[in-house]
Amino acid sequence: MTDAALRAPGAPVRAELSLWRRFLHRPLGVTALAVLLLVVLTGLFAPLLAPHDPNLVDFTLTQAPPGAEHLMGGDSAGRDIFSRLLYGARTTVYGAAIACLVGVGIGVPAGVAAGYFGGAADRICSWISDAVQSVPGMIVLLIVAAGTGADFTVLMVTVGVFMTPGYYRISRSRALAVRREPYVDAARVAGLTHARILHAHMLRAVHAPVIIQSALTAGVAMGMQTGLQFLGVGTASAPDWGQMMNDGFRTMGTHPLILLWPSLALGITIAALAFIGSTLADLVSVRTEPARRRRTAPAGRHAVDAETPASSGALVHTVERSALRIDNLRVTYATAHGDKEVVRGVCLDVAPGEVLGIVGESGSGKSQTMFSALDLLSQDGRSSADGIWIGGREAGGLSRAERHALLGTRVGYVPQEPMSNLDPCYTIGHQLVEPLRAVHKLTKAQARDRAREVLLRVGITDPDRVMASYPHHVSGGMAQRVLIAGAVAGKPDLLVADEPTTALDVTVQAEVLELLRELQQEYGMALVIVTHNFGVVADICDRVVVMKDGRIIESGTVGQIFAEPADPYTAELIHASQDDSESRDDLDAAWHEAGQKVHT
Ligand SMILES: Nc1ncnc2c1ncn2[C@@H]1O[C@H](COP(=O)(O)OP(=O)(O)OP(=O)(O)O)[C@@H](O)[C@H]1O
Repeated sequence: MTDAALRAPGAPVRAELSLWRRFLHRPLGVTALAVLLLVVLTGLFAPLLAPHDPNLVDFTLTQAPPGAEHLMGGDSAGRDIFSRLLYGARTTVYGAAIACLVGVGIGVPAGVAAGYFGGAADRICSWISDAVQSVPGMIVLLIVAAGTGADFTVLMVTVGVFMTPGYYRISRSRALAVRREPYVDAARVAGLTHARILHAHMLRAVHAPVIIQSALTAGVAMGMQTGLQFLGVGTASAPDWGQMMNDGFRTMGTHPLILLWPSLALGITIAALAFIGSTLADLVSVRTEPARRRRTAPAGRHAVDAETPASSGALVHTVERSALRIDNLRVTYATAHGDKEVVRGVCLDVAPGEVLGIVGESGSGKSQTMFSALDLLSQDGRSSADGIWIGGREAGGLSRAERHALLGTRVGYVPQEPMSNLDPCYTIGHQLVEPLRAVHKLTKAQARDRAREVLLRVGITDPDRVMASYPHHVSGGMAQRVLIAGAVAGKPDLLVADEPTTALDVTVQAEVLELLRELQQEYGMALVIVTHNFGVVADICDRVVVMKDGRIIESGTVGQIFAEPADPYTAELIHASQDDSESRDDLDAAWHEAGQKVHT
């Protein structure tokens, strides 16, 4: 494989640099980070750095001006301000760290779970988050202070609880966006458990926004903590900046320096955190909009039609002889104009070793049909069916875990858009090996060997290099080969390919179709290929079902349908595909012209 093949045009080269390495190229961010580190180190090593005992009272030092021995002078009680400032940094950093840990520990898992699972989990968590936000924090803190004898740690835990909604919101919105990413669908079909998906994809997706949020939260926590200490709430034995400000406030008119030092320390620390946060936010473009799942036709075209009879004519095998069988499937979405039925009584089946094409124009319900079978329907969709059998087992009768295990081991899925089906955060090798280890229980070495073997089989001549690459290093055609390799790595009985060539250029389309045909024959799999183009399936499929407006309007062998299309819509589709540059003849011609071999 050449470099050109490895790198997609316009691949984000800068993405190779880690976030932190890019951060180090920002002078403002680096300066702010250095200041923060200085504050943290000062707090940690205060006992070594402080020239005097911070609580030692020396009346000769009362409100003394700065001097050689006491760099910042003395406070109103005769204590060394510089030493107290150093110890105060320790209290401030400790308090902010507790608040952030509590916020992250509660807000992130809750936000990720709410965004990923949706439904009741989302509603309950959002309700709690809103409730926490609506509680007046300062009053609660004063009550907690009174009840706990102003225990500083408990107070900062309470501050952390009030920071939770910020973490919750940001994690939820990231999880909502990522859960619709095709690579999460692919992970589900591959049989990965929710726990693994949450850990591998969701937490990874939220970590950058959470770091940014922590920088801002730490600043807010420091402000609240200092405010409490200023009001006299806190431990008197440990010096802190709030107490020092309170002391300085009282003598501000005559000795302004006593107020200036702690105010400067607090202001600089909070500003450093704000600059770190804004630099990070600048570097990480946090996408919160939900990812587009598929192309969709304009809403409102379909009326609810629960009475439409099931198109059972498309069934030709018994349940026992089917790799997949769907009986009377209906899918409905709630829209602003009422329920919209987008799949209306679909029946279809495919036998082991058989290739079925599902053909229809965009929006005809092809993908929704297969999403229902693969348990990938989006959360706002409802499906019902008389039965969906995978390898003769009724999937509807299984628990969610059993159904995922069945899908993971028996079904492979090749999605529409290769690039968005690979997680940009992980190497290709990791993404191929993980399901083999988690679902097929191979050891790491066995999984790597199997991944290498299937990559070679799909025509990737340098599997080690590809496995070490990130998705943005490879071209679209290469990414589709990787996904096909991943889909067949577990030796499934059924392979579902949803518009597998749509996003590819014409030569690569021909190669990918040829590859699918070869793999299907070699593994003896059933193959369901979803496409809008009759030409693409003409010499791959044994049988075809034609869909329109959520229904199957015609089905039969490819020969029959091509020779005598019964429905004018089918004839129109065939005609359109013959005019289309992506027709099978053109694809084959392109492939032969390119003189390329699909695999070695
Ligand atoms: N989340 C949703 N909410 C409402 N309607 C939806 C949703 N997802 C899909 N639909 C509708 O379902 C219908 C069928 O969509 P489907 O994705 O199955 O089409 P398709 O035949 O696969 O075409 P394409 O290849 O363009 O995706 C479309 O009319 C679409 O607008």
